Amino acid sequence: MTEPTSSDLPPAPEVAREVFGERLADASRYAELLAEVGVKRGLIGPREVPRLWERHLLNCAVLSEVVPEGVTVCDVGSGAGLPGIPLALVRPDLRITLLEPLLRRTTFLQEAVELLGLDHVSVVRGRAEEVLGSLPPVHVVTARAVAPLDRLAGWGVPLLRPYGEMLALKGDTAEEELKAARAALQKLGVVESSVLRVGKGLVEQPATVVRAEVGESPGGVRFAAKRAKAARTGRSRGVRRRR
Ligand SMILES: C[S@@+](CC[C@H](N)C(=O)[O-])C[C@H]1O[C@@H](n2cnc3c(N)ncnc32)[C@H](O)[C@@H]1O
Repeated sequence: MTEPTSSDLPPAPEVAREVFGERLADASRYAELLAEVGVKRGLIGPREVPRLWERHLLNCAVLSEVVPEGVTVCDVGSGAGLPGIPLALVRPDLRITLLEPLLRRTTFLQEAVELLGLDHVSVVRGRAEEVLGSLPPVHVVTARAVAPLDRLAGWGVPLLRPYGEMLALKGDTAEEELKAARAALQKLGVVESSVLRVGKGLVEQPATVVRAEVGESPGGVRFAAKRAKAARTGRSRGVRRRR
């Protein structure tokens, strides 16, 4: 059996017009970039090409339904830009940071951001647990396929502002992961958590999202102290802004 190639990228489905509106041409450009450059550089598997629209672009863009108006967002472990770039295409009101430790991925992200003219998006190279104190705290952390929920929360929740929220795209394991992570979430200052289905009745593959909302001390007391210290001394490791 031969591997799919970029020519196996299907045309945008009808629903993409509804989801991406006037940014549909840019969404198609991003899909082509993933199918060609993304596959060539090993950022996305060739088998994903035929399902790029349904499983990746649309499934990520519908996250928009649960992101509040005009907030700051950090997409932790953005990889080739998922969910951050589809979200940015449909939500020019947000300010989005794509956080990713690997250079070849941040290089791709920067190219995509420039190609698509996403002026409200910046790319930062670093690991979530190492940028604390050097990135301004955000209202919303997003993540997909980065780590099990309890570990992801340990990285993502401390990046939040008080009363912010983490939105983790999780698929079928969402309920189970949330149950297993409840105690860890509580320690990190999460005051409310739930599993949401977004994009239902709109896209073929709705997204299953764990939403974890923090109180006034995101990351818990230990992180509040660490962040305050990092802000005072201006010291933190592993951060490189790319724009
Ligand atoms: C499986 S990929 C998923 C990429 C993208 N979110 C997606 O859904 O296609 C996981 C990504 O998380 C990044 N990552 C792993 N550990 C991380 C950390 N501690 N902080 C930030 N990113 C991390 C990896 O470099 C990788 O790009």
